[in-house]
Amino acid sequence: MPHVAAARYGKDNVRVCKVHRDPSTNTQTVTEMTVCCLLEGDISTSYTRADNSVVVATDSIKNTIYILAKQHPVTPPELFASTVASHFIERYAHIHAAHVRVVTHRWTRMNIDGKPHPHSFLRDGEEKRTVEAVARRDAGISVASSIQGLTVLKSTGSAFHGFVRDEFTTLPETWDRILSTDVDATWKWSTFANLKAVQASVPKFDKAWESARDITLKLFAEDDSASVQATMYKMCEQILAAVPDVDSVVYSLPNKHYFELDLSWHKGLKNTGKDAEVYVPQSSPNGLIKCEVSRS
Ligand SMILES: O=c1[nH]c(=O)c2[nH]c(=O)[nH]c2[nH]1
Repeated sequence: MPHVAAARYGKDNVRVCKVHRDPSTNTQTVTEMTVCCLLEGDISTSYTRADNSVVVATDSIKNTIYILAKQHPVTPPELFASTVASHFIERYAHIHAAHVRVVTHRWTRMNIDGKPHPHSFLRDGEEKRTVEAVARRDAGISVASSIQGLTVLKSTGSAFHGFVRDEFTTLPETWDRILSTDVDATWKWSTFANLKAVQASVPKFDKAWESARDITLKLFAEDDSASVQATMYKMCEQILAAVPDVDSVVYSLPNKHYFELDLSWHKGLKNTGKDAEVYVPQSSPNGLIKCEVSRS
């Protein structure tokens, strides 16, 4: 007999913007998010027997996200994702797990005439701060925080040599190359017992994001990189050292190639090796290097 081996459903791409107004300073702050909320539980009859009595409509899931955004803080995103996830397992006895993903978009306060503007913001890049919270009945809340889409490039300080050379190899060894990637870094928190435990950790979440971002950028810039693999491992090690409540760190880094270009066909122009100035950015294919580093 076929059976439902796994199922979850909910609303994706729920766009929410919350304005916080501080009358004491006449300053406003904007938080814009895209939320996905998927539920699991005793719902298989909705698939096998058209039994909608077990279905919390995805429209109601969307409404709930807006109501919780009105009634509760939406920052840090770790707290809001956990608030939404806990709501669903507490409100509905037959829902056993809620998976909530919150993507926060950048709205950075404008500086006008050298002063932070009270209510105007700019999108200074497509980098996202992303959080995934999973609340499971009697198993606490697991939270993973991420930086995604942080695009970086260094024009020297990166090498790649000593790799396998055989009849499939054409790549020359290099001691100096352009290195570029879109950072996707995730740090996984030790499981929280409940929403109260997440609330107690609120001061740690922004600090961890800042540490992870600073470590990523500083190591990217300063490491005399032997490879993407070696540099990303150092990033993981340093984040584990900086954030004690994190169990493991995951990186996924595309290696966005910039190829040297031989222009010697034109009047003997020198444009390779130490003479390289004009490069050809490649859109595809790209390397993709991943790792997860845990505490031993
Ligand atoms: O840092 C790198 N790691 C690789 O595994 C690899 N493979 C490749 O072709 N170039 C690179 N660069």
